[in-house]
Amino acid sequence: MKFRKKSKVLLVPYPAQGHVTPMLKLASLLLNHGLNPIVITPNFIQINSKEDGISIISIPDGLEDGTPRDFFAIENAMENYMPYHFEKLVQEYEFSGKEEDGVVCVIVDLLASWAVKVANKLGIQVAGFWPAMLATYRLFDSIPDMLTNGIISETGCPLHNGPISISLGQPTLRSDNLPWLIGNTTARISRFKFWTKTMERSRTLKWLLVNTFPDECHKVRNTTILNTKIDQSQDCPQILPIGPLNTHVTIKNVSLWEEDSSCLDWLDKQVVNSVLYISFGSWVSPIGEAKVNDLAFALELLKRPFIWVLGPTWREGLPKGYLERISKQGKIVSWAPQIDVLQHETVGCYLTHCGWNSTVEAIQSKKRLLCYPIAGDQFVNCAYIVQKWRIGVRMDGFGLKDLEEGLKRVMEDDEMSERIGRLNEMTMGKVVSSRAMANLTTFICDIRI
Ligand SMILES: O=c1ccn([C@@H]2O[C@H](COP(=O)(O)OP(=O)(O)O[C@H]3O[C@H](CO)[C@@H](O)[C@H](O)[C@H]3O)[C@@H](O)[C@H]2O)c(=O)[nH]1
Repeated sequence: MKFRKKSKVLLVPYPAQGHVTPMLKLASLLLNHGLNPIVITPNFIQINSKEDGISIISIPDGLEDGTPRDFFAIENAMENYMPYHFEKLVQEYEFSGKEEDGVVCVIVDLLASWAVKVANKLGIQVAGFWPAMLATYRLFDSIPDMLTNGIISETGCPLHNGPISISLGQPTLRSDNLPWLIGNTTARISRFKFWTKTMERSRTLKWLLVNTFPDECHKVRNTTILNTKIDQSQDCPQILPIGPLNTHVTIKNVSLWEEDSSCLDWLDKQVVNSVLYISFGSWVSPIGEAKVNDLAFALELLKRPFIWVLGPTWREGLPKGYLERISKQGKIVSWAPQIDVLQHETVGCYLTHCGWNSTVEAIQSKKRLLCYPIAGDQFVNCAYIVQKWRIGVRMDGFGLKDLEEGLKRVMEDDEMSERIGRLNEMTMGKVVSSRAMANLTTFICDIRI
């Protein structure tokens, strides 16, 4: 069989921590397979990782200093500024004169689907990358059926109050927890349009690499969503589960922020299983100051040791004298070495926003979860954690009672640690991991032929 000599693979992540981390891990695996990975980011983010063999190139994003980097500003940068610069970069590689400098494939995070258009225009093979659960992808993919069957309106607004079944025999979602329902009405409509466009682009792809374990993906034909028959006979894109990537590869310094490793010394001085770790990933802002304050008071009254990841601006809004009062009981840090924290024996429970990377890291570290999903796919992940895997409970508020009851339910459920152990094996054990890596090898062979 004749292989293409071209060796460059351009990887385009969405510029957020939960997207960049798995993309860098994928880059590292491609490098191990003899490819030459180059990660493309907008100028406004800085990745500190210096892994030998992985290049990180930033391109202009048109975002001016001091302007907010919210979802819509980033979408504007991705749709209107980055394509031109990306196209120029690809052409430089393609016309360098050496075949091995050519681009064999572009791998695009679906949230950055603008790059699919560019790759198609230049006639370069393109694969999608989905950094989250396949269940969430399937939910977005069922938008046309939800429209046809009157489950949502033309603008994505739920037309039913009842629970929505993600697919047959799978957990249910509250209709107001659909992943595009974030912010005010205008923002919700714009996000719904974003997803409609993203899924249209996704359906043109030949492959979709998913950062999930193989058995999450068995295909259910005639899936029922609120009695809706979905036609899943189309096989585009071909879905290849290749994760969870953090169990296949470790790379250093993938954080967009500096980690405060003093938490590890602090944890060494605590009692086994006693500490509550709290982090909402890069998503603190939608919780709002009032909830941050509720949680601060509740933690103090709870008198249990805790580590809380809270950025400096949010810390300023804490009650006066709070940091001094809790200094013996807890530790507040701007950014933690999360995997090391979760793996520490003194951490007994993790209060999380249910981001997919955090969920996977908790399963990897066999920690029980208190769930407070905030937006997007976090509701889907939470539904799996609470309803299907039963390794955590969902909290509806941050009062002392909420925390006490939640902790009681997770810490006193003796069978929970057995379930976590089983889930760990099912998602990351040797057999399933080798299937995931075989999927990656299949993909690499496909693109090189
Ligand atoms: O103090 C901290 C806090 C977090 N992390 C890391 O940051 C990542 C956070 O990822 P994730 O849990 O997925 O959260 P987000 O950054 O919020 O990720 C976004 O992207 C994910 C993948 O698409 C989605 O599942 C989330 O809902 C979405 O918010 C994880 O690897 C954590 O280990 C740290 O290293 N230190």
